[in-house]
Formats: sequence, structure tokens, C-alpha cells
Amino acid sequence: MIELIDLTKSYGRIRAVNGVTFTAEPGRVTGFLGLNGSGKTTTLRMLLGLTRPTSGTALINKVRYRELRDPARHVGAVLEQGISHPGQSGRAHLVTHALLSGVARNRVDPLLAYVGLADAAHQRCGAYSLGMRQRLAVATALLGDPPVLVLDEPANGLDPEGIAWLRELLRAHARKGGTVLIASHLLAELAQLIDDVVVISDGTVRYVAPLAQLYGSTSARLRIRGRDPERLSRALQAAGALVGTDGGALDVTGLTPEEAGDIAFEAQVPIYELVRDSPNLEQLFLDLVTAANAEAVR
Ligand SMILES: Nc1ncnc2c1ncn2[C@@H]1O[C@H](COP(=O)(O)OP(=O)(O)OP(=O)(O)O)[C@@H](O)[C@H]1O
Repeated sequence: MIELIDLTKSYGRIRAVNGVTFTAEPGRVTGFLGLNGSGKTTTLRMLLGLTRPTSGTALINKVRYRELRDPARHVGAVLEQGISHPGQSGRAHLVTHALLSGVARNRVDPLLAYVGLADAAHQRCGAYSLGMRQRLAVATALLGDPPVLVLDEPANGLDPEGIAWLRELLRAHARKGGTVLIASHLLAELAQLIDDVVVISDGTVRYVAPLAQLYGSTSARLRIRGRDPERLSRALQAAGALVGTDGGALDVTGLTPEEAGDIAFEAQVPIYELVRDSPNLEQLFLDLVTAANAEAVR
């Protein structure tokens, strides 16, 4: 489990992180979302003992990072900056880290296979693509078989296959009871991965909820195409719906598909198409952040 309690970091007059409080639970993947410069990396660095908080507390399984006796066995991290010595092979890199963190060397080869780098194990890290370096960073984080994983923008540089691979790896980790905290500036990228959402802007947490609740908070939009759009629009509005036009179709909010279908039937307008638009996650996220920013300047 990860617990952040009123965590704050100031750099001179800049408050990079401002009273951040949330929990990332075991068995779940928590997405930590914010635009560039919103305070994600600073928060993760405080959690991992790399930056000293101005005030507040960050705990991993109830203990501050610096007080963990054997950190690699408790938490693995994939941070933005590259981790490898360019002249070292991927395998040598992992062996070095295994030695440094007291992990048995015989974990290295299975881990290289697990992250899809078995064939590239003896190549220099300097010749790795960005995606291969991310895979190596994930293997390094997994060396001590830690229950808690913390990742900062891990999808950077991964192709769609790599993103699918990472998603499956992190979901499997959570299924086994692990805790995963993943920072990103793209909600849509995390949509199929995360269980819980934490949104940060200007160093302040603006929204904490299960992803399902975020989906549920928006009324579904329907797109309806029928023979007589004007008559259909009037009937739908009479039932309280908000109706706009979108090309030849109507853009309807405030009704379920069943209600809209029944109303069209009553109004005797044949329907050619009726679909529910899934919410645009990226737009939802931007709406949350801009609403929060507007409140902050008020
Ligand atoms: N060492 C530092 N000295 C001064 N200001 C800093 C320092 N580190 C971060 N900041 C500032 O703190 C704020 C938050 O930065 P942070 O890197 O945590 O954001 P982020 O959400 O991780 O953004 P990105 O996605 O761009 O990495 C920014 O305004 C940044 O300029």
C-alpha cells in the first residue's frame, strides 16, 4: 500500500506539491494524472526518498522509504530518466543491480525473458531503443520481487505492442495483490489499465475516485439518425433531453437509449441509427483539470 499524507514541496516561492493526500491500495492499479508540470514527478520522488518533503509524509507499506530495511524487496520504480550505463549489456546492468540490492543473480535471466529482452540480453544498453530501455527499467524494478510498483510515464517510447505488454504485466501484478501507482499526462492511455484515478493540477489533488465513477459522472451521449430529424428533435426535447445536431444526426444527452427509442416510436419517426457515444476520457480529464484551474484563480 502507498499512503501520501498532506505531502508538500516548495522550491523557494514555487509550491510544486501542495498538501497531496491519497492512498494507492493493494490489488489495484492507481493512475496519477496531471498535465506537464503539475507535480507528479516531485510527488513520486518524495515517495521514493529522492526528494525531501517540505512537510507531510509518504509511506510504503506503513514505512517511509528511507526507513525501509531492504527497499528493493518492498518497492520497484521506473522513473523518467534513463537508468543504464550505455556501455553495459542489459544483462550486466541487471546483474549489477541484483548485487547492489542483495538479490540472487539467478533472477536475472528469467526476468530478461519475462520483459522480452532475452535475445537482446548481451547487447549494449546504449544500442537499445527507447522501448527496450523501458523494458529493462521494468525488469530492474522487478528484481527484488516487490509488492509495490511506482512508474512515471512508463509508456513513453513503447509501441502499441509494448503498451499492451506493460498493461498486462501491471494488471497481473495487481491481480497477485500488488500495489501499482502509475503517473501519466494521458488518461486515455491508462483507461484500460487503471482501477482508481487521482488527478493533480498545480500541485493540488483535484479528484480521487474509482475510474468507473468518473465514467458514471458523465451523462451518456446518444447519436440518433432518423427519417424526420426536426420532428424527432421536438419529441426528444419535450421529454427533457438536450438536443444538438451533428451532421445529419441528432446529438442527445439526458436520455437512455431505451427512452429515446420509445420516444421515437411514439412520435412515429423511423430510426436508422441509435448509438451511445462512449465518454471521451481525454476530454473528461481536461475538463477536470481546467475546472480546477478556474477555481484556483477565483
Ligand atoms: N528541483 C526543482 N527546482 C525548482 N522547481 C522545480 C524543481 N523540480 C520541479 N520543480 C517545479 O515544480 C513543478 C512540478 O514539477 P514536476 O516535475 O513534479 O511536474 P510533473 O507533473 O511531473 O511534470 P512532467 O510531466 O513535465 O514531468 C513545476 O513547476 C517545476 O518547474
